[in-house]
Amino acid sequence: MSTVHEDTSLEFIASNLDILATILPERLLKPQVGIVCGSGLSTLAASFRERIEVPYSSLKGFGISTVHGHKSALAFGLVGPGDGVPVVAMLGRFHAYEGHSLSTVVYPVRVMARLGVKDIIITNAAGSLDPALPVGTIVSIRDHLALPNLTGFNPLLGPAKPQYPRFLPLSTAYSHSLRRTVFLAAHELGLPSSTLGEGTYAWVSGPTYESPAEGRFLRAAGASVVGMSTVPEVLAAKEEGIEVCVLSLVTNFVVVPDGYRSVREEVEAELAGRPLPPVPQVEVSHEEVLAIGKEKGEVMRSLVEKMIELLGKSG
Ligand SMILES: O=P(O)(O)O[C@@H]1C[C@H](O)[C@@H](CO)O1
Ligand code: HPA
Repeated sequence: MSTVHEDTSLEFIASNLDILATILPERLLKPQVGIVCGSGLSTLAASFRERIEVPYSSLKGFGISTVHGHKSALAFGLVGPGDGVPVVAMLGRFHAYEGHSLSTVVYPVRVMARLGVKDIIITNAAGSLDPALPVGTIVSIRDHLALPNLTGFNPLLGPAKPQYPRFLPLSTAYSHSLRRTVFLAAHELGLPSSTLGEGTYAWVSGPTYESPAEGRFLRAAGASVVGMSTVPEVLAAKEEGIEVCVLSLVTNFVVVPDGYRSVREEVEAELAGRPLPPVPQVEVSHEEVLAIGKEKGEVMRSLVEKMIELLGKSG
């Protein structure tokens, strides 16, 4: 587990504001929108104006991201025309499978809340369980299936805190208004409708990718895509009163064959001189995930930027 300071008191979290006040100009200090960059997606912050990067190591209570494709820094800047909308992005996130506690995983979201973030756009790379959501599709998430939450692994476990609701409803976790903004932004950009889908995100702990039986199980349970992050951040953001939008980039298909070919039949057919055609052995890799992130990062960036522009206009 993480060796990071586990003090999540509001005072400790808020002490980062004093540090940031010594680094950032006034206009960057109160971001309206937060962004979490998924695997290979740190370029989402590439075109921030007046961009200032603050390493997690110079702040209090942050972990270090150990996953390839995640940087350990916050990026502050402005997005959109005119004065621009002040924003903050996590260029890398923490995953429980890295050994981080769930408090560490959600800690940056709590810092964003103290900074005054109103809307958060959480991105991730995910595997598709639905043939209608091919590789490269951006999926606007409308719901989640979190087996770890259902089995006692939830970042909100712990003594009640007076500033938070004890029992958080999740029926409205994925802001309807922000989900509309996703599609309005895509329309303004003229993106083909096939670029964008809608679906349910299944959170698994990782770091293993799904076995075929697990993939079939998640698909049968109603999940559209699966990934190893995001849900803890969604819960913390919702608890903090931040409006949540999640965008998953489909980087691979989860290997979900309809059945298994009998190896007995395969061997018997071979021995009888009638060999069966070979079954392709497909495996997903993190390199493949990062490559799709690189290829599609630009579309994701333009979508996120346009959303922020629209959010700026609506105040
Ligand atoms: O941080 P995200 O959820 O984008 O990263 C995904 C899940 C694993 O961390 C990794 C697997 O390739 O990519
Ligand atoms: N499964 C879980 N997490 C992922 C996947 C996947 O197939 N692809 C990217 N992140």
